[in-house]
Formats: sequence, C-alpha cells, structure tokens
Amino acid sequence: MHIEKLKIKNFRNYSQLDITFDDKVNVIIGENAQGKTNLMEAIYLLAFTKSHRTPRGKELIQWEQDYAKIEGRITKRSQSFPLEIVLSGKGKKAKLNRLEQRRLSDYIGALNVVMFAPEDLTLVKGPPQIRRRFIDMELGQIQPSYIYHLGQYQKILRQRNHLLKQIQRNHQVDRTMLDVLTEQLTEHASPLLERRFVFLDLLRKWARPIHYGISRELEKLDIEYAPTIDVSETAEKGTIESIYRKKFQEIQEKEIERGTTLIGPHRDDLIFYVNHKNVQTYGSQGQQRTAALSVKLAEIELIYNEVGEYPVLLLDDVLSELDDFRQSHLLNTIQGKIQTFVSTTSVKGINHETLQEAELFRVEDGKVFT
Ligand SMILES: Nc1ncnc2c1ncn2[C@@H]1O[C@H](COP(=O)(O)OP(=O)(O)OP(=O)(O)O)[C@@H](O)[C@H]1O
Repeated sequence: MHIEKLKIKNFRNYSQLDITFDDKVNVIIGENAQGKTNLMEAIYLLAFTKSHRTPRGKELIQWEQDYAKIEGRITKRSQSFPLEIVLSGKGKKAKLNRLEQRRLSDYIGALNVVMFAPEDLTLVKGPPQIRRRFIDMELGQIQPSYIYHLGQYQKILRQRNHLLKQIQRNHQVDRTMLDVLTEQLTEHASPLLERRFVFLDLLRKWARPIHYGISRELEKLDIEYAPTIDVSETAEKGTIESIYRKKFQEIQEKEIERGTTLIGPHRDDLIFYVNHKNVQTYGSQGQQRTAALSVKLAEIELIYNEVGEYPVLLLDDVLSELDDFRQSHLLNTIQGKIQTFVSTTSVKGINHETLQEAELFRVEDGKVFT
C-alpha cells in the first residue's frame, strides 16, 4: 500500500501543503525545527488518529488557528480511497471514503503504518509502557476488535480505580459495584491477553531470523510475554477469564488497600533475551538496538502476512542513529517493496542505492520544495 497524496491545513507549522509522493522512497530533508517530524506526525495521525508524540490534540493545531485538517489518498489492494482527519476544539473527526467513522475500530487499519524513530531504540530497555504501547498500536492496526476491547478495558479500568480509591477512603461504600466492574474488566482483559499471546508468537517467529541475520549469526533472540497472572501462552479466552476471576478475588483486599487495580494487561510487559540472557539487564546498547530493529522489521513482515500488503514505513531521523551494517540491513529490507519516508538533516554518509533513487523533498519553515 502507499500514500499517493497528502494535503495538510493548519497542522503544526504547516499552514497549507499539497504534495504527491513517490510510491517507493521519499526523503524529507531539512535543518532542525523546519517541520520534518511534523510531516511524519501528520502521516502517523492519518493512520492512527493520534500523534506518536503527544496525547493532546490541541498542540497539533497551528497556533492562532481553530482547526487542523489532514487528508490523504491511499492505494491499497489496487483501490484508491481518501482518508481525512479534522482536529478542532470540539474534538476529532475521522473520515474513511468521505464517511465519518464514529468508532476508531472502523477507521484504524485502513492505512497501515510502521514508524521507527530514535525513541523506538529504547523499546527494549525503556519503561514497560513503551512496550505495551507498541503491542497496542501494532495489534490495533491489524485487528479492529482489539481496539474495541482496549477502549472498553481502559474506560472500565478508570472507573474501577476510582471506586477502589473511594472504598479505600470509606469502607462503608457498597461493594456490589466493584464486583460488576471486576466482571466487566475481566471480560475485556481476557480477549486482550489472548490476542497479545497470538501476536507475540508471530512477532517472535519473524524477529528471530532477522536478529540472527543482523547479529551476523551470533545471537539468538527470544521474546517472552510477562503477564500479571499465572497463565499459559496457549490458554484460550475462557481459561484466561477464570484465572482473572480467581485472582481478582484473592487480591481484593490488597487492591482496596492500595486503591488501584493491580493485575491485568495494563501491567504486563515483554522480556527480551539474547542467547538466553535478559537483554534489558545484561545486553549491550548494540544488542538492545539490534533487538529493537529486529522487532520493527518483524512488525513489517507480520503486517504483510496479516494484511496482504506491506505497511508504509516512517523512518524519522533514525538512519543516522544506526551503524553502517544495521543501516544497510534496514535499507535492503525496504528496497523496492515498501513505501518509505526518511527524514534527515543530511544524506551525506548514506550511500545506499535505495536513497540515491529516492524522491527528495526539502523542508523549510513549514513549506516543502521538490
Ligand atoms: N502547533 C504549532 N503551530 C505552529 N508551529 C508549531 C506547532 N507545533 C510545533 N511547531 C513548530 O514546528 C517546528 C518543529 O518542527 P519539527 O518537530 O517537525 O522539526 P524537525 O524538522 O523534525 O527538526 P529536528 O531535526 O530538530 O527534529 C518548530 O519550529 C515549532 O515551533
């Protein structure tokens, strides 16, 4: 799949932009603070309806303006269709084929995007929320029902945490509501966990040979899912549900004492191993980077297998962070088959033929010159 055209209005430092992209490699080049990342962010927003760097939609609207609009024309499975996102004080509107989609799960997944930015290199050693966000974003774009369960789960989790705090302060509060919320939370936690297990199994399958290749056949990568309950990765929804129910009963007093939900997918994590050693704890920075790169490349293959087409790849200022060997591994992978956007301050030192054949876009103060 690829993005044919992009139209932007009042987004970050872009007042107005209307560009046509190459279906292979597009290099976005410019000095610092000119709008390279903003352009990548616009594409990310078009795919996921939210930014990769801020949860606050207001920041995305150009200063002094009251709305921002991003339109894209996408080609997927030989069909061409428009996508549109409008942000304003009233919230956000997402249109697919000119029709407003009220449920995120009906919109996300129309355009598949994989982003690789310097902060993704901390996927392995950074805090657990980075890894949970990674799973949620990737699973969400290949399985709309995952987004539905995640949205419900997060809503019920907030209510449950609020109630636990109330009971913590006042033990007289009726606990019937807690039972109701616990049951509802379990109903959404279980499909989330079941899908994450399946996703992890596929990710592992794709990431292992990639990591082995990048490490010049020296390192075997393994990824383990670390849930907050004792459950097998092959367990089905029903089994997961009954384990959650039992565990919630066991820890009820502890949860009230702490005033928060102590188990569930919002507290799970991934553990990375190289040659059976935990990379988070024992890995060198190089090993951690290789593992992060392998996982990103695996994600591309995984989407190809699930969706039938390669996603659009955004490489935001990340090439200069990789050494020559990792850089050429990455560029060999995308060569000729994946529409890629590369943002950089300079192409000096990057001699790979993929970039020589690329379309160049120069960014200056929120304007793009070809
Ligand atoms: N809401 C906004 N309205 C107007 N301008 C904004 C808004 N948000 C950010 N900017 C401007 O966008 C510019 C930053 O652009 P961007 O983050 O894309 O930089 P960049 O070209 O990727 O630079 P670097 O190479 O340093 O990462 C800054 O000049 C900033 O002031």
